[in-house]
Amino acid sequence: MKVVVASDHGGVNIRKEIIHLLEELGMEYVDLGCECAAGSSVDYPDFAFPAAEMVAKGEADRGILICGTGIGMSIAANKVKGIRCALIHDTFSAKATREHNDSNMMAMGERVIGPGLARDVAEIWLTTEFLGGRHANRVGKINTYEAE
Ligand SMILES: O=C(CO)[C@H](O)[C@H](O)[C@H](O)COP(=O)(O)O
Repeated sequence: MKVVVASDHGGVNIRKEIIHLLEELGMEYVDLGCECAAGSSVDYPDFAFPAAEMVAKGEADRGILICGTGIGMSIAANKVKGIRCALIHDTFSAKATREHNDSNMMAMGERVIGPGLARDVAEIWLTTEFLGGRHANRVGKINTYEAE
């Protein structure tokens, strides 16, 4: 699986933690930054859109976005057609959004959770399969609405 990872200045530390996790899991990844100097800031849409475009175009299978809250990143990513980006900070939701929503991106906030929980959340999200069945019907309705 190929995973694209991106953060703004508010998510640099957890992004590095996620990259370590991907290396341990032996997963291919693309790191879109940011490479922010200490004390500088960038705009999260400038990182969310390119990452989401990669997933939407099939250039990456999944994407992980980190900002201060995860909210801005998830709002931006979900504007891109074909993206189902889940804002998650707990392990239950990480499992459920893969099983039920087939989310292809996830977002977290470094100002919300610590690195240990972020790592567990990401690992569960990366390794949990979509259940299909009734959930595929529901995701299909989202896709149909999006295509109209
Ligand atoms: O988009 C966000 C909130 O929805 C992110 O948390 C950003 O990281 C945050 O807005 C950045 O804020 P800052 O005051 O410019 O560091």
